[in-house]
Amino acid sequence: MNAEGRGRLDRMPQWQALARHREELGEVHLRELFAADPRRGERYGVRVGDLYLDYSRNLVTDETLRLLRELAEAAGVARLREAMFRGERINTTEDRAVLHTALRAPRDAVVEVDAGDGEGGENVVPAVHAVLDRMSAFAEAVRAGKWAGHTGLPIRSVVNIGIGGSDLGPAMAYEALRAYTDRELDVRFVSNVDGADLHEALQGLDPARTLFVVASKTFTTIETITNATSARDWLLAGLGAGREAVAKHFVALSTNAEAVAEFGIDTTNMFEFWDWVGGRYSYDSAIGLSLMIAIGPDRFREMLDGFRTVDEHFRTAPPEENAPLLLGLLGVWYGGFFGAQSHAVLPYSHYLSKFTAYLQQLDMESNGKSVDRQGEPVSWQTGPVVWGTPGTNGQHAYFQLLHQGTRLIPADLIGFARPVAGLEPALAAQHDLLMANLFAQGQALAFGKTEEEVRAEGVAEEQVPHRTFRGNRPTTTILASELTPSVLGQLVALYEHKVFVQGAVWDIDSFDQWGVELGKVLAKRIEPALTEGAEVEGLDTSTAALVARYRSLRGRD
Ligand SMILES: O=P(O)(O)OC[C@H]1O[C@](O)(CO)[C@@H](O)[C@@H]1O
Repeated sequence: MNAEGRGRLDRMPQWQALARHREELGEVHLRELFAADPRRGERYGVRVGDLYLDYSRNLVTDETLRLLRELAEAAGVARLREAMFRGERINTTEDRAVLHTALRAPRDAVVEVDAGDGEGGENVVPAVHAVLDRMSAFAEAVRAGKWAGHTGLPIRSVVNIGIGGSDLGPAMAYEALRAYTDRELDVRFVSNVDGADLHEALQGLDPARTLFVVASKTFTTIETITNATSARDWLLAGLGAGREAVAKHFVALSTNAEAVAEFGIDTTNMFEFWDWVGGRYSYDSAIGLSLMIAIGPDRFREMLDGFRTVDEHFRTAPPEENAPLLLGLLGVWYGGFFGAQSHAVLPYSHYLSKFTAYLQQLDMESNGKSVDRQGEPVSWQTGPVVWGTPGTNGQHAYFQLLHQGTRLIPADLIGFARPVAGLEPALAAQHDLLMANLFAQGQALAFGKTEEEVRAEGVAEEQVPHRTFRGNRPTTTILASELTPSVLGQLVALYEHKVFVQGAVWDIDSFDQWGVELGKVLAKRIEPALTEGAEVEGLDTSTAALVARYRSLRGRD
């Protein structure tokens, strides 16, 4: 039994019941499931906020869904969910609360964080809104051209420097909400320690009119600090000014005031957040400042309202209608009982071009774990490989494998009834064709094309196997009216809570990320070997040979 009072997943009777049920289902085809229930398409739908989820094309029956809900109950998903919303320290390996939901709580809400001392916790909501208010005032000043740089010229370009959760969220949302951005302001994102990233981002920028937003929860991340230092050098050289110019051109988004001050950024220009906000759950905190500057505080708050709609749904909707619970359990089903290794997220929206990359961190950094909360190795599959790009581009690249390959790859198809506001009428008219493709793909993946259907088209016999589509490839369709700030918030919260549900069932800590540490430490050890030819103790022969070849190619040896 663990802290939640549950046993190991693979020994739970509910898990074993699902295994038996899977055997009974055998190779059942979606064609049969639809034929057996003429109302399946409507029945297997759930609504949350402005989102409608059609999950009818999944390899499930009423019995499967019932057994999955029983598993969730026995696994203590609801208990852990309450513990999260109540501010308990559910991130046990880092001994932290997990309270990103407090970032979108209304002003009058009370959310107390467990201080870990057994005493009643502090209400974090006033601090959340104080920072939001400061961000709003700052964003308004920049947008109105009232925030002047060192030479007195108004800021017109914003460069966000951050990586991982301090980049992917705001960069994704900036693309998603492009139609809502102030087109007069140039907002760019730099993340990679490859100097080419900053080099390209700085092209055409005037230092006198450029603001750098250094986003780093820890303010120790080597990529971010390296890029921020180079950006500071570029700024001061361009302005021909001393360190005093930094105050007007650099702001920091961080939990680490000391390191911010050490870097030379005035801490009055620091927007804070807290250790109970995980990096990949942080873009609705101060980490969203560049986004807020781009879309304005009102739109940012609409986005937060969207997040909150799904938070409330997740907390209160009954299991049968609980969208994040359902999405999470479908993933548990495919990973646990179909051996599915990956999960495709395919948004039929050009504006969501970075959405799947964002979800990669959210999902894979959260649930890419192989020991349970007790530190015991798991015998069940945990987080899948998440991948995908916007439709229809993917159709002309990897959909062949989705349709006729040997692997089962569950996919989410995301689409919108209306094109984003502001498109020229002729371009908005293309939207029906875009959505026809989404609907067609879901249909083709589920129902395929039988040999008989192929033959009936007069296809030569030897061609028939090549032109047959087995179908039975599961998809969930998420349909919303339009990609607004609120709808984006709803979508992100839906996936946040889906990931939560899966981590809870799999009994893993979804909120730590120890797996990224080793590479960071080794890179720090190897760098002096590359630059100075320093001896690095204990290098394996492969790395040592590569280092030697690198140095020789650089003409250093
Ligand atoms: O915001 P920071 O502290 O610079 O960290 C950036 C990213 O690095 C990680 O810690 C590990 O990649 C992520 O979880 C985080 O989002």
